Amino acid sequence: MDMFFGQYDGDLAIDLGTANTLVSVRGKGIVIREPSVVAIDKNDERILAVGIEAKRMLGRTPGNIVAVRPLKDGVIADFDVTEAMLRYFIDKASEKRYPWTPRPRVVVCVPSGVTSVEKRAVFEATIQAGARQAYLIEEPMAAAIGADLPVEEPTGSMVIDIGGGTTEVAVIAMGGIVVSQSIRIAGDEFDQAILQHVRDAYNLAIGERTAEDIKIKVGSAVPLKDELDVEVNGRDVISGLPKTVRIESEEIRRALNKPLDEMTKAVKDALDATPPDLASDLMYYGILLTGGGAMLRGLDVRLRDETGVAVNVSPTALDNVVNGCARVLEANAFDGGFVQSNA
Ligand SMILES: Nc1ncnc2c1ncn2[C@@H]1O[C@H](COP(=O)(O)OP(=O)(O)OP(=O)(O)O)[C@@H](O)[C@H]1O
Repeated sequence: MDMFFGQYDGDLAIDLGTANTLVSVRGKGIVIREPSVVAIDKNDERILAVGIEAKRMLGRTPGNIVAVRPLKDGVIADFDVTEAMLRYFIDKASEKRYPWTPRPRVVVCVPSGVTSVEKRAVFEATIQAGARQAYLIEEPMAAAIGADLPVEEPTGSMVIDIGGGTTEVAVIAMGGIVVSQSIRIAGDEFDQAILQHVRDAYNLAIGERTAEDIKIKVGSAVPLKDELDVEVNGRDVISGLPKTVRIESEEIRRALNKPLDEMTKAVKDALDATPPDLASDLMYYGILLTGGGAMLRGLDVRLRDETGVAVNVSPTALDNVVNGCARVLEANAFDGGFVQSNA
């Protein structure tokens, strides 16, 4: 009877991210891990590809095809395209064994700083995309649960989740978020800073994918023992011709300074707002850094030096949010320290 009225194995947990969407199926684990990108034919608004296939088209599509990222800064920027993308991922993850197989219940995350209108948009898009019921959970709470932090304990834990669009800083204790800071500066902002630096310093136009590539290959938040360099291809903005330059990790680090400083400020503000007893827990247990942006070289060291608190990068930085949503689904725990939204 559970299959019709309650939980069943096809229920889904979704980390609907600005950069990547991950889907975990109850009883199976993570089955989808794809970029949040959709390729559309502009002539008839037809969806041509979603996910990995669509990302390959980013920045290199012919005139009538556009590859778009329907989420920006962690929230829905294009409702119809987000819904279509969700539908594609939900269908792909759901095994329709019988015609009467129920539609799945879905737990999906939202950044902690979003408005009720933005929350409603995620809820509606999930329902329209085929969910029977949708529940929203705040991203830092999901990340903390997925990373096995003791969220139910009176001990304070701090998690910093750096995604593509948002950086979320939260102190969690007794099943609730005690302090939170959410800024719309994260991995995408790093890419933009690199893109701008390459244009200003070398008159070289590069795309977002190339900027992200540079960040992953040589990006860093602190001086490196062995500095790195990378060859970059782009288009000379003056001659319009293809050009190649060699770029060093040191100059990329300088380019990343501004977004890194803003991130540090958000962390310091959160520490400042943390009640003293919880702050002393953080001194003891340290801060957990998660999300794809956490993998920037030396970010943990920079944050530790700036705040004086130990910082650890989660070994499962990319999976914590979806795993946290999956745990909530598994425990059937749709109340407590997170948002529930159900029509
Ligand atoms: N090795 C790396 N070094 C630096 N940044 C990285 C690395 N690997 C991935 N990233 C960055 O991580 C970001 C994506 O992280 P993640 O998948 O956690 O984001 P998201 O959940 O889609 O975004 P959001 O939570 O903001 O909606 C991208 O900006 C990507 O460039």
